[in-house]
Amino acid sequence: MKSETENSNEIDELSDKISGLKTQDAKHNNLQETQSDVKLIRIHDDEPVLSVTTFEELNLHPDVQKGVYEMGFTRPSKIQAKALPLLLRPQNMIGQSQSGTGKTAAFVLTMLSRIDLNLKAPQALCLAPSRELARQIMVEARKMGKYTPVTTAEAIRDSSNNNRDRNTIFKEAQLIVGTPGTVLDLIKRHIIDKKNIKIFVLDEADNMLNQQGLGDQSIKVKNLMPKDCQIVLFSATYEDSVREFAGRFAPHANEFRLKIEEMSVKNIKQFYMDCTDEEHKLKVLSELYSILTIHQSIIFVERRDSADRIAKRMTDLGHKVIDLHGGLSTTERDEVMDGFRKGSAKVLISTNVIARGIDVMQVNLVINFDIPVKRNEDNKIVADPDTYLHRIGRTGRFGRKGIAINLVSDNYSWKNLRSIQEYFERDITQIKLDDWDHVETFLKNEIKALDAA
Ligand SMILES: Nc1ncnc2c1ncn2[C@@H]1O[C@H](COP(=O)(O)OP(=O)(O)OP(=O)(O)O)[C@@H](O)[C@H]1O
Repeated sequence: MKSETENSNEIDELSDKISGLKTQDAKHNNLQETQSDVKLIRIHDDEPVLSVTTFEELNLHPDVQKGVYEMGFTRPSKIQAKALPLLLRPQNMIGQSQSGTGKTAAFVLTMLSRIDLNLKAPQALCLAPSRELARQIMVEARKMGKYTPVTTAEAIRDSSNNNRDRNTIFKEAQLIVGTPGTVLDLIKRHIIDKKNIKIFVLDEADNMLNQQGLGDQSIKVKNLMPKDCQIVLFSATYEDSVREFAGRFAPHANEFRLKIEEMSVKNIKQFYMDCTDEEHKLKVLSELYSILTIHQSIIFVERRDSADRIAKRMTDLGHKVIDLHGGLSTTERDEVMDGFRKGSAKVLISTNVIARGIDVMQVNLVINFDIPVKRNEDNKIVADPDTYLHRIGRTGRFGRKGIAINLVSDNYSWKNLRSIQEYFERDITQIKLDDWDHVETFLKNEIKALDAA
């Protein structure tokens, strides 16, 4: 069993290693999130619906509250203010709010609050769609639980947990964050004992319930949970079909909904550039990075091989970039992500693997090298507005400003971007490429405006 000191050393080490990187924490005090109002559309009882304005009103354990304040959070965000009183009752929830509005803290605080510290057994379980996101949530949980002697474990493939006795770690871990396949495997092999689990969270819930592989595994994990387990689902997007299923997955849940036109974050300015082909897109990228001083940026592509190819071409053109996709080893993935968080590379080229949830405050530019697409029910490839929203949501976090630039190069990509624009009813403005001096002045002014804001 880990002593409190060991636990705390481990937290410090991990925070330094993975997230010490979030030097921006201290700046939280000055931030005003700009999210739309989330609307509570259903509660399952007649109790009055409370919303709080301070963390004190939530009656959190003083140690948990201390952790929250140390993270620089002075007051709850809108979704936290509305969701936490219901989550702490405890009640099931299907929560929706825009990207970067603090959903993680809402469910992490609930998980920490529900744990009986005297019981050294799994009690709070959270699933996330990628190892990068699971690791990030764990960092947030360990920071928030810094003064709470809660034992934690990451259930992801080849986790550093493996260096120690896996069985003991999972036997005693009160709070577990992992990816669905690994968690399912650990439960089936009785390495994670599920019987005391009181709260089960799906982050990026629509993705976790929808995607063939993940949906199947998440449902299997959920079916293994104790009957009275609190079910909490959070995401920025819910397609209608998923929402309907979510209602069955988390019965009698309080539900927060956003209207489609409220889903995209207003402080992310969206543009597009009309290119002729992939080669032209690469030249445009190269030009953009030569003229712009960006903090950090992410370039999203559709396929793993494109990520490698574009990274190589950008490197050949003299730019320092790194790339991340599911084809890398777990060690490589962790190194790339940690390096990006530390700021050792400014440009990350990635597939959708980090489209969701990833929170790197310094990212002020997202480029869609490929417009996101998906297969619809008829197996036809169509535009994917939800993935678009998640991708551009890697910037503009918690009230910060950001720029999203879409590169289109043919009728197909243009049509897909048009349908995304129509779906969200938001302007995506063209930046003409015929005069690069103009592009430079225009974008520099946009970035200056972001920095000043
Ligand atoms: N109450 C708060 N005060 C200040 N900062 C906060 C607060 N809550 C969350 N944050 C910060 O806001 C950022 C965004 O939060 P988070 O990652 O939870 O967003 P999210 O809603 O889960 O976004 P996404 O939909 O992209 O997953 C994080 O850096 C987090 O630390």
